[in-house]
Amino acid sequence: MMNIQQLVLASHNAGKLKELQAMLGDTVQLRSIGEFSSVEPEETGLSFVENAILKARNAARISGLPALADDSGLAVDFLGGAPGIYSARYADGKGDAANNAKLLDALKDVPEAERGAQFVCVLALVRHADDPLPILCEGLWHGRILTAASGEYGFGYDPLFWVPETNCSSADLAPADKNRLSHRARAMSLLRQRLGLA
Ligand SMILES: O=P(O)(O)OP(=O)(O)OP(=O)(O)OC[C@H]1O[C@@H](n2cnc3c(O)ncnc32)[C@H](O)[C@@H]1O
Ligand SMILES: [Mg+2]
Repeated sequence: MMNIQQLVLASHNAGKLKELQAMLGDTVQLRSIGEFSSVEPEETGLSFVENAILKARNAARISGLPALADDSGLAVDFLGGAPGIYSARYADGKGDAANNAKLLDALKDVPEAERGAQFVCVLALVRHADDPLPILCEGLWHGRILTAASGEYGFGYDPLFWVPETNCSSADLAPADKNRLSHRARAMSLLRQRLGLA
């Protein structure tokens, strides 16, 4: 099995870095790609998998280290799976608050039963920039879109994502609880197994 002590995380999202490092514990040190470059690659793929691989290869190329990428997003049933891979850019790059406001507006007057959604996370790990066999792990988290924001923790769409198993929003969950239940936690649990860390 692959022996990895240091991995570069191909993400400029501080929320992801915090969550992924907490899930990995002390065995693997995650270094942010921000240490090496502030340029974000264009996410030109049409799927979470393609974008995750693209980001991982780019980070491995820049850092010379094995690289882990997380491509994730929110797929809303009523919107045919949107914003999906475009979740970070849903309100044209205006940030989390604008994304959340746009989503609330898009679901205005939509009844509770039709507000189903899932968070999706694909993790891609490459040993080097041209790795022909990236490790890919996927996690889904089913929930519903609230009609108003709730909670202070997390990032992104967390204040609007109602979690059935805990009966609160994912932003109401303490970080340790989100990190046990989330799409990212599920994908990371598979990755840990693949790396022999589980
Ligand atoms: O590409 P990197 O640099 O990793 O950072 P990013 O924020 O652009 O990440 P993505 O391209 O994968 O877009 C994911 C978006 O989906 C949303 N998202 C993903 N995981 C989330 C989570 O756990 N909680 C809330 N929102 C999440 C959030 O809006 C993210 O910006
Ligand atoms: Mg991105």
